[in-house]
Amino acid sequence: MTTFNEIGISSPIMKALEKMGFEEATPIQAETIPLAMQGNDVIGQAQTGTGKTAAFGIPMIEKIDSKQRKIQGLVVAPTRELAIQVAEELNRLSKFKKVRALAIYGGSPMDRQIRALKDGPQIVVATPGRLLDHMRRKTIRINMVQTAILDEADEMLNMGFIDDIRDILKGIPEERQTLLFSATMPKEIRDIATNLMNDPKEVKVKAKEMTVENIDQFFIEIPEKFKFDTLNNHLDINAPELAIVFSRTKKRVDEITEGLQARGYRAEGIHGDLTQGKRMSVLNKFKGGRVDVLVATDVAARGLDISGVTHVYNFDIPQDPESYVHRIGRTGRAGRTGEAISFITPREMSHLQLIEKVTKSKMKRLTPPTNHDAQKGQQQVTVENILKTIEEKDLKTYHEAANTLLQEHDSISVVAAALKLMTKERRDTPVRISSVAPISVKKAQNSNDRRSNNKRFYGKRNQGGGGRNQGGRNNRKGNFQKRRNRD
Ligand SMILES: Nc1ncnc2c1ncn2[C@@H]1O[C@H](COP(=O)(O)OP(=O)(O)OP(=O)(O)O)[C@@H](O)[C@H]1O
Ligand SMILES: [Mg+2]
Repeated sequence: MTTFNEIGISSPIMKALEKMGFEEATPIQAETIPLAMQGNDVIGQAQTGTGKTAAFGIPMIEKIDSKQRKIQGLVVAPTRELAIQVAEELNRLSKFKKVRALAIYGGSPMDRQIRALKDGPQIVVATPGRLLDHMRRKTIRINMVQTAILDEADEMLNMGFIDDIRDILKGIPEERQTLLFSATMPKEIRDIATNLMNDPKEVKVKAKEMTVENIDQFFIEIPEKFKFDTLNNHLDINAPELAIVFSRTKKRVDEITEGLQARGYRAEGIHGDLTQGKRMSVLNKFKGGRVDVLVATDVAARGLDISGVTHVYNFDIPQDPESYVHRIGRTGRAGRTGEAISFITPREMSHLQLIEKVTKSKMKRLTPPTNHDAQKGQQQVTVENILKTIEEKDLKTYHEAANTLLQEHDSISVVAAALKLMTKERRDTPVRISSVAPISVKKAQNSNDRRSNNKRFYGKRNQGGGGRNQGGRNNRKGNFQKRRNRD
């Protein structure tokens, strides 16, 4: 175990780490930070949720001269939400050094960003498209950048941003230090390392499996038409604190969201066709626990760090194993535990084996829960609420009424009636999810396919469009809140 002290981190950052509750450096931090602080270019690879943001953030902040109100650090990240999250984490790390990080991304007004840039942040975290826009309009000056960071480089490649990345790096002084984080090292990323980085050192935190071991992985073999009810049942039984449900297309995300809302869950959807404002508000509601189930395309698969996500469902199994690793990595972060449950149609069973082979991990088979199991699960939630109330609350004012009831009825009937009143009863609102073709293994093995597929996941870049504005029902609050213990 390595402490941050041993790495020789300055006191303002030590103070911030203490405030953030970071006691020991994670392995990727212990290896990357010293190398980067010595001035090396670094290529980093490590499992999901193991603290890569601070691994690149700390050495970058250390180098910044807080008196200079010029951009000295630049981070490029694939999605808007990730850019915002990384900027927030950097601002926490630099709190006592008076260094400010600003996120700039598409879908948000240009003029507001230009004003914020004029305020003199020392770090900018940007999505590639919007950053290039600012560079072309000369509304951003990156000629003083000393550290450039590419987070989720392979995903930026998948999204078709590779030329943008090259153009961005070419706009930064050559004496810069470059840190690159990528889950995989395809040829195009290797080319960047060879041509646009300076003798990079590779840090690869070795793990037996690509997935984090504190995520329990399950699969349910289930025909397409039973997926929705199975999800419904599973949610009822497990009462997740926060759950993310991944689906393959934007249309299905909308349909699953509406279906869950109709059945009384507090669910919201997120995908690339929603306006940026809607995307942010959905994510904030989910982070704040005002939404319990986030239904998403892969736009939410990479990098997002939301504490309290206990369950990840693959309503549709992803085409490629990499996506699987990142999706399930939204739970089990920073040493916590989590569960991942993947729905596999019978025709997709061979795809499951491919995923298991690539990730070197096994998923345990679950039998699909029945409606009866779900009902029992819901009753169990009520029972736990009752037990907690007995332990924690002063119930004297109810004693007289309880006594009267028990004089007139047998105790089983009285308790059963109370349970019935307190238990969420199933709504049988019919829900239809339009079907998709099962994933074929042959297709998945063709790596070129991933790119075209992602276009579907993310939609057109910077595209606006109609979001939905329905609020979820509130009646599951009690069930979910019981297990909520947010930090
Ligand atoms: N040394 C540490 N001690 C405790 N918590 C930490 C430490 N470093 C990072 N964390 C926390 O762990 C969580 C995950 O960190 P982060 O998002 O940087 O992971 P990541 O490796 O980038 O994951 P992903 O591959 O999903 O992008 C965050 O909430 C972060 O604040
Ligand atoms: Mg990350």
